[in-house]
Amino acid sequence: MEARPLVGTSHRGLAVWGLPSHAGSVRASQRCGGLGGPMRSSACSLTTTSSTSIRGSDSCPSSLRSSHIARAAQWSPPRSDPPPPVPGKRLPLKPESGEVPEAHKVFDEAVIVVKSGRGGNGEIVPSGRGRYVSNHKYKPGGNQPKQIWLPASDPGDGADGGDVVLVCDPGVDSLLHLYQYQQGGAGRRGGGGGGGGGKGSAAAGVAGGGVAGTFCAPDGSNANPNTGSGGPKRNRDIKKAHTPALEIPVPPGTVVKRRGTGALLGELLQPGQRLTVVRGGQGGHGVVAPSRQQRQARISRAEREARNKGVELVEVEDDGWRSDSRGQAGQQLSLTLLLRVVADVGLVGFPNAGKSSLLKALTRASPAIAPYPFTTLMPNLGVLSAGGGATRAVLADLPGLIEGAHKGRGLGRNFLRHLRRTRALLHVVDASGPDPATDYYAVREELRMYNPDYCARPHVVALNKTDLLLNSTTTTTSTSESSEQPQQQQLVAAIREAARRQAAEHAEGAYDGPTPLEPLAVVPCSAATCEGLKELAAALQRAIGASYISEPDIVQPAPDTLAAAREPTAAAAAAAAAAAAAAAPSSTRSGLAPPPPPPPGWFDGDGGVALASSPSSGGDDSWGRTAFDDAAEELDAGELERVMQRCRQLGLMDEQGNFTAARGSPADEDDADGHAGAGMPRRLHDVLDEQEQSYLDEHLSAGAANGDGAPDDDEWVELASLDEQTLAAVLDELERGGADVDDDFRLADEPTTQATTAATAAEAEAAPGRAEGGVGAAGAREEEEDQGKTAAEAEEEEEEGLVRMAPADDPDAALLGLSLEELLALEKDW
Ligand SMILES: Nc1nc2c(ncn2[C@@H]2O[C@H](COP(=O)(O)OP(=O)(O)OP(=O)(O)O)[C@@H](O)[C@H]2O)c(=O)[nH]1
Ligand SMILES: [Mg+2]
Repeated sequence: MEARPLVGTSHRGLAVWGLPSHAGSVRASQRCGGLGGPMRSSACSLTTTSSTSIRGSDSCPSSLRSSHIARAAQWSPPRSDPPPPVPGKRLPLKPESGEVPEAHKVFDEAVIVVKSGRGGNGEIVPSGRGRYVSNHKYKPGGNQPKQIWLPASDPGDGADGGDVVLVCDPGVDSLLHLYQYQQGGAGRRGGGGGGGGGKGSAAAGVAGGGVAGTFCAPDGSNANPNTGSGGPKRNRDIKKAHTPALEIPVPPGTVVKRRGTGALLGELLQPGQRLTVVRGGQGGHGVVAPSRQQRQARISRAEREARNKGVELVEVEDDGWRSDSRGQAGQQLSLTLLLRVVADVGLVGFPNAGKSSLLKALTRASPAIAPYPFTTLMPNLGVLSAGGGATRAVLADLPGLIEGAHKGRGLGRNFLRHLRRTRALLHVVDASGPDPATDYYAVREELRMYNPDYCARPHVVALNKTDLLLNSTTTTTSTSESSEQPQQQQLVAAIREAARRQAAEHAEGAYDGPTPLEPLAVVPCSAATCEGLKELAAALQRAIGASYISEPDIVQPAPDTLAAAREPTAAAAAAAAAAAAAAAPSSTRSGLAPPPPPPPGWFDGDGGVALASSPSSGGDDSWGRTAFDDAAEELDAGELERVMQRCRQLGLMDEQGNFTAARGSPADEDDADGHAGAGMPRRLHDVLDEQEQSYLDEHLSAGAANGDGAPDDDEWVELASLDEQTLAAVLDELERGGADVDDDFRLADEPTTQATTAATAAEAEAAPGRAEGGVGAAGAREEEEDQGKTAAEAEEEEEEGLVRMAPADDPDAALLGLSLEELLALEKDW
C-alpha cells in the first residue's frame, strides 16, 4: 500500500466529555511506512503505525467499529469491599519469627534497596450513570432547563503508593536489624495499604553485593467508591485513600547516601527525625468512561478529519482515559547507610586497653569484655551521670585502633568515623603495657592523620589497669603505696611529654591543621578495682564542658557547663601567663607571624581548664559590651587569642578574659591603675577612634616589650591607614612614649617604603627564617617597586588588594586606604 504523508490533528472537542476528571485522548493510527512516530497534541493524538492489521477507509469499516465497541464494552468499573482502616506501619526491629544468627561483622554500615509503593488505580465511572433531577432555577418562560443531569458521583482517585521513610529511633543502636531481615529469610509482608493490593515488606537480600535487604513500601489501594469518592452521595472529603509509609528505624547519627553516586541524602540526628528517601507512585485519576455514543462520535470525527487531510485511517484508539486511571509505578533506590554514633565522649585506644571495661565500670552498659583484641566491633553506648547536678554524658566505647588505622588497617577508618560526632575523647591506655606513653602517642597520631580536628578536641587520658602496676611492683618489692605512686607519676609525666611532643611537632610545622591539644587530665585508674573512676568521671565532665564543636547540628554545651569549665586554677593561670610570655618575643618586631596559638578557648593546666575564647561568653559581664566584643565575634580563634594576649600584656585583661579597665572611655584619662592607655592624653583620644586607640595601645605594649618603643611592621602598615592628622598625632605620642620615630619611620617626610625596607632588612638580619614568611613578602613587594614599576602598574596592584608602599614622590599615597578588615586579611595571608 502506498504511504501517504503523515498528518496529525487535534480533536479538542473529543477530549472533553463534560467531566473534569478525565483528560481523554484519541489515537488514530495510520499506515505510513517509515514515517512512524507519535504526534501528540494537548488533548488527543494521531499515531502512525505500519503494522496495524485493521485498515480503515474513508467510510469507517464496521470491523473497526465493532472491535472498538467490543473493547469499550470490556470495561467495567472496579468495585471492591471497603478496606479495613490502615494502621501506622512500622518495620519491627526484629523479624517476627525465627532466631537470627549474627550476620555481619560490620553493623555500622548497610546497603539497602528501598522501593516505594505503586499508586492505586483510579475509579472508572460509566458516563451514563446518574439521573436527571429537577432544576430549581427553572422558571416557565426562562432559559433554564427544567431538568439537569446529575452524575452518580465524582470518580475516586487511586491512593498514592507508600513512601519509604527512615526514622531516627534512639532505641536502635546499630544497623544490624537491617541485615537480620536478610538472614531471617522471607521478608515481612505488611497489611494492605488501605485497600486492595497494598503490601509492605522488608524482603530478604535479593540483590547480591552486600545488599542488606529490599524494603518495599505498600502499594496504594485502588479507588473505592465507599471511601475514596467525593460524589454527592459519598464522602466528599475523602478523594483518595491514604497509604501508610514504610518506616525503617535507624539509630541517631545515621548518614544516608545514594549508592553509586555517593550523593548525601541526609543525616538523622534527632530522635523522631524523618527522612523520606523514595516517594510512592501517584494514584490514578478517577475517570468517567465515555458512553458508546460518545465513542462513536469521536471515531466519526477522527475519520472525518483524517479524510479531510488525506490520511488513511487504520485504527482509532480512544482508551487514553484508561491510562489516566492507572496509578504510577513506585521508585527504587539503593542506599548506603553509615552510622556515626552521636555521643559526648568517644573512648579510643589500642585493643585490649580496657575501653569496654571502663565503659562498664562508669555506666550501666554491659559491653562484651574479653582478653583478646577486637572484642568490640560496634560502638557501645553508656550514659554517665556523675550526680551532684553534673551533666549527663553519653560515652561511646569504640573498637580498638591499631597503627595504620587511618589508612583502614583493622577497619580503622570505619571505627574512626564514629568520633566525628563526639565532643571530647577519652584515651584509654593500658598502664601495664610495655610503653603506655608510646601507645598514647601512636593513637593520637592515628587520630591526627585521619582527621586533625580530632586532636583539637578536649581529651582526658585514662591510665587504666593501675592495679596491675601495683601487682608488678609487689612482685619485686614490698607492697607499698610509695612504690606505686612514683610509677604512676612517671607514666603521667611520660604521657604529658608525649602530648607536648605532638604539639611541638605541629608548632615546628611538621603538619597542618589545628594545634593538637594536651590532655585535660591524666587519671590513673582501674576498671577492675574501680580506683580513680570518680576522678575520671569528673575530668570527663570538665572535658565535655570545655568542648566546643562548631557544627551547627551539634548541641552546644549548656552555659552552666561552660561556666563550670571556666573555673581557672592557679596552674592554668600560670600556664596561660607562660604561654603569653613565650608568645611575646615572636610578636614584637615582626608582628606578622602570630605567636603559636594556644588551644583556642581554653588553657591547659593540671586538670584545670579556663575557657577564655570569648570574653562575651564570660559569666562576669561587668565590663559591658564594647567594640572589642563586636570585633571579637568577627575574629577566628587564633586572632582572638592573639588580641587577648596583647590585652593581657597591657594589663587590660585578666587571665580569665575579663577586662580590668574600661577602654576607649574618657575615664581612661583619669585611670591611675597604671594600665597602658590610662595616661593617654585626652587630645589624642579625641582624634582617635576606638580601633585606632587600640592600635596605639598595642603599639605601646609592643614597644614596651621590645624595649625600643617602636611599632611592629604590621603596625606601621596599620598606622599608615590613618589619616594624616591622626597619624601625626599618633607619631607624636609614640615619640613621647619613647619610640625613635625619626629613625624608624617618618611618614610625612620619607617614603614609607624606605622605612619599611629598613625595618625589613633589620628584621631579616635578626631572624632570617621569618623573613621568608610575612616580612619577606613585604620585602619582595618593595623590591618590585625598586625595580621601577610604573604608577599604573602599582595602582593595578593596589586594586588587586596588595599593600603598596608609597612611591617616593607621592607622600599622600602612603596613606593606604585599607580598612582594618583588609589589613587583617592581608596579615592572615602573610
Ligand atoms: N587487671 C585489670 N584488667 C583489666 C582492666 N580493665 C580491663 N581489663 C581486662 O583487659 C581485657 C580487655 O578488656 P576490654 O575492656 O575488652 O578491652 P577493650 O579495650 O575494650 O578491647 P577491644 O574491644 O578489643 O578493643 C579484659 O580481659 C579485661 O578483663 C583493669 O583495670 N585491670
Ligand atoms: Mg571493647
